[in-house]
Amino acid sequence: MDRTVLLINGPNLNLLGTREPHIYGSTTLSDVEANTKTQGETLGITLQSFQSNHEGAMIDRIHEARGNVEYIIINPGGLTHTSVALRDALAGVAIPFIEVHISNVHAREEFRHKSFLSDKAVAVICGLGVFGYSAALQFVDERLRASKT
Ligand SMILES: O=C(O)[C@]1(O)C[C@H](CCCOc2ccccc2)[C@@H](O)[C@H](O)C1
Repeated sequence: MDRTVLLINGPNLNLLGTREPHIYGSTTLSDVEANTKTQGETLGITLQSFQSNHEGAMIDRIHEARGNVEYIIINPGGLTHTSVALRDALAGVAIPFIEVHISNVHAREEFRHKSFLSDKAVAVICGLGVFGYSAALQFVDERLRASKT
């Protein structure tokens, strides 16, 4: 478990870099995962990545993280705005998490302004593009180091 972080990306984020680049940029999900893994290695953090288009699979992966992951960085995709079950899974395993959105959801359609997760998150990052993932990992590193002093 020591310094292990789980990166979760939700539905449709497998399309990252191939569709709607004007909203989500041109970096692919596999590049995001590779770049974040490399950043983790420089920080002494083991990064596990998971992407699913299925709410239940995301919930199962969150359950599996219990006892072997210290932090979760999650972009829930559209489930952000709909999923009580995802909220309950994150709260249930009691692993601190950061919610990341590539776009500035608050500058988009009204229905994207509501998150079922944000009030349970340690932090929410949105609008930084895929840099949000890097910023989240940097933050997690500092939190993990602080918790060990
Ligand atoms: O801005 C974000 O990261 C979102 O979580 C992305 C979700 C959409 C995930 C789909 O991502 C795509 C990426 C490229 C092409 C098509 C979809 C959207 O439903 C949220 O409101 C905000």
